[in-house]
Amino acid sequence: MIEIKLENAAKRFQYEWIFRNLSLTVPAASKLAITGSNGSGKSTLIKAIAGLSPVTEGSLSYFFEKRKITAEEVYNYLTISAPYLELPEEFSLVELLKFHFKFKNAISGFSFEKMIEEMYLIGHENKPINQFSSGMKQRLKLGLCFFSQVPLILLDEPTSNLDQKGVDWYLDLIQRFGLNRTLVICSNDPREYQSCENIINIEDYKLKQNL
Ligand SMILES: Nc1ncnc2c1ncn2[C@@H]1O[C@H](COP(=O)(O)OP(=O)(O)OP(=O)(O)O)[C@@H](O)[C@H]1O
Repeated sequence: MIEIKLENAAKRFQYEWIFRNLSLTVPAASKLAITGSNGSGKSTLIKAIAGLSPVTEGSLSYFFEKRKITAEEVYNYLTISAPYLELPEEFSLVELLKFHFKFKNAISGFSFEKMIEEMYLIGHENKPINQFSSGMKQRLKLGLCFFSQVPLILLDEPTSNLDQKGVDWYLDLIQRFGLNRTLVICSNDPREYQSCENIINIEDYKLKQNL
């Protein structure tokens, strides 16, 4: 299980501070929602947590089973789904599953057939991803996250492009596969983060910047 600790973390792009003085502990196996209006910095924060973009000031630490791990190695412990992270579209579904699960273990009892059934993508096994609908791609992104055996799952706008059936499916994934894992969810839609016990608004970490 993984715990995340931010201490006085801040991020700046050129002259613009996106957030500042952000101190926060995300306990192991807890669920955190990052909320805030469009352009407020939710994705910037989750990218920092993913190790994709370092904080400008302060620190961001990770503890796996109480052992400190570095931002450079954290990708081994996480999966992320986000609108700005594209799937390799030239792969077929089966090719993508084979590729992804070269790097991550599947959760216990999950064959590719079982994953495809769970994502309700039966019949699309050999179709290139670039011929998938946006909802199919979103289910695939979420499936790759939840069916990987990782202690940290990062989700940015998890129900974008999903219809009501897809939203219900996502909520079911959280119930069934979100246990004993740390989840961080960026969202403006309360349905997406109804399971989160901790909620922050990134806008609360802006005002202090010019004081
Ligand atoms: N690489 C970058 N270089 C410069 N500015 C950036 C960069 N990435 C993001 N920003 C700026 O940071 C601010 C926050 O953007 P971010 O994408 O984190 O917001 P968000 O809360 O996720 O928005 P949305 O809800 O619209 O997805 C915006 O002003 C954006 O222009």
